[in-house]
Amino acid sequence: MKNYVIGLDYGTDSVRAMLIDTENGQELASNVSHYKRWKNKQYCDASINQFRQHPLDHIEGLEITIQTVIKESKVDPSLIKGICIDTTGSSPVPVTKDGIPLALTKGFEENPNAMMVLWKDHTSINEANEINELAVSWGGENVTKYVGGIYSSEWFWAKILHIAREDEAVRNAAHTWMEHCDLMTYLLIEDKDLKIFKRSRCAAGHKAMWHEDWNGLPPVEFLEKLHPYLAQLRGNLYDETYTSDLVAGNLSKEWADRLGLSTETIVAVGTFDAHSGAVGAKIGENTLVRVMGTSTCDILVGSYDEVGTKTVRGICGQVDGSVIPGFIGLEAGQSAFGDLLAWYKELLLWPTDHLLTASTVLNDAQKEQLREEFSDKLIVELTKEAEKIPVSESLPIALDWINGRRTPDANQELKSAISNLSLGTKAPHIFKALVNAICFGAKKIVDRFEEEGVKIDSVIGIGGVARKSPFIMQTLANVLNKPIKIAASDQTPALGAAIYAAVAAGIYPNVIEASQKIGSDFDGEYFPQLDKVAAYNKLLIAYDQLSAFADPSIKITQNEFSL
Ligand SMILES: Nc1ncnc2c1ncn2[C@@H]1O[C@H](COP(=O)(O)OP(=O)(O)O)[C@@H](O)[C@H]1O
Ligand SMILES: O=C(CO)[C@@H](O)[C@@H](O)COP(=O)(O)O
Repeated sequence: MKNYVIGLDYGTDSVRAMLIDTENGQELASNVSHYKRWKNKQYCDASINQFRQHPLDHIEGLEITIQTVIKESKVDPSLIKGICIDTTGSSPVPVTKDGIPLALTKGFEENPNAMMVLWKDHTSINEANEINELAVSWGGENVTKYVGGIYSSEWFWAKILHIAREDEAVRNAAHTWMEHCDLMTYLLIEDKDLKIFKRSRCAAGHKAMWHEDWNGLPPVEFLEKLHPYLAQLRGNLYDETYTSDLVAGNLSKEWADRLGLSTETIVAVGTFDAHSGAVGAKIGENTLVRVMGTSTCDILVGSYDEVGTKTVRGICGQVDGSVIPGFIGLEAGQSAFGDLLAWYKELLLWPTDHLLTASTVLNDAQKEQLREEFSDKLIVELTKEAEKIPVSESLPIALDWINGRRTPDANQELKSAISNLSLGTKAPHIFKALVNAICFGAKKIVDRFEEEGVKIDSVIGIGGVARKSPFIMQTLANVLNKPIKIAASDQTPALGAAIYAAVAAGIYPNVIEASQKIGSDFDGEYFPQLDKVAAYNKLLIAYDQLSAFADPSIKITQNEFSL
């Protein structure tokens, strides 16, 4: 008998549902919904790096995308056996005792502090610094040791500490906090007991410093020193965590009716987009899966023998079962990848946009049409020109830290920089320098894993940039000096979530088997071009010099300075 499952993937700007046939992984329908309020930039203030999302954007998106894929696939809803949800992270949401997002309760409807704090919100840099100082001075074990030794402002405790200090009303009303992937899973299931609800191992281990060595979340004595609210909150969080091959619960009657499904449908434990993306791309031991979109996440799995309790410096965590149960999942990443190019695009479009608005020659419809055309074509045109520019030392040099540095060695205070500009520098030269910068940032991550003894045998690219830009992928293969295979699916995170759902529903015995059988195939491979590798190496030295200038903690060798 046929069985189907749904993977629901919450990205930065939109949510997509994918319905697949569990026998062969065939995608029968998929649907995307953009967050309305987010699109209008509501509740955000980029000048202070505040990025919040309203829970209604997420709930509306869930309903419409799932209803649409069920309708379009034309499958019998009673054969849809499972759903799994992946989201961005760390994207925590304050909730009431009943697990209702605070922004859906009276008095908090328009308060950004009562909403989801998106992964790229960097308002809590000071709090992250405080956590890092305390971790090495409080007298107990360094609780950052399994998250690379540095806690980031992108993560759970720093964000909550910031809001607890800034907003007394939210602090008093927030009984507990949930990662976005947990909240959406909890919303769907029947059993609404927060005390026993199965929270995501992936989210807890990578972002909330949950580890078996200290029996779960950081000790209450540690949290107390940061803020009494955090110590109290710990009691309202969780002790155990669960991997996404397990069932969180059955679909509630309310949601089964709303979606047109049965209460027999199970909902698997939630996870993060990058980790499910890796499963959707058939990750195996010592394979680096790079999820390349707005930001990057670099995911690896290692055996207990290889990684064990050895700590890997400067990454975003090593967590037992965060990708494949029975293996250690390792995560690193760049806070901006496509976002660096998106920033440059916006910068270049500003004058046109501004002048078009003021223009009296064109009507509003014509202006809108032009805006859209410029916006759609700019990166494509810059790419065509940048490809023609030789890789030489006369190119500008840029840093990829436009949104701080996630890894190696998180420092969200760092800024980007561009050097080596001249009167001959044109827009495509800077574009090429930015592409080089994101690839050099990637190289630093690969180097760090290898220096720390984690082997990388192969590299797989997934995500929007991997699919859309052969230019960037070729540059990356040259900079890494490694071949890169590209997953054929445009939606590997949703596919990975569907794979977890199939295992949790009992259709496959484990994640490895399911991923190998129904994960994405590959439809491209980029190989290093030997004649260009040496030229990129020289530019990498210039990148190192500029990095050391912008971040004095980086030490480079005398040889590099003298080049
Ligand atoms: N042709 C292109 N070349 C390079 N980058 C691109 C191209 N088209 C889009 N991008 C970048 O892709 C990023 C979005 O990636 P995507 O994977 O679709 O989203 P997300 O990371 O939010 O899931 C944006 O930052 C954008 O700048
Ligand atoms: O950091 C993580 C996961 O740990 C991601 O959710 C975050 O980078 C967002 O990813 P996207 O850029 O939306 O693909």
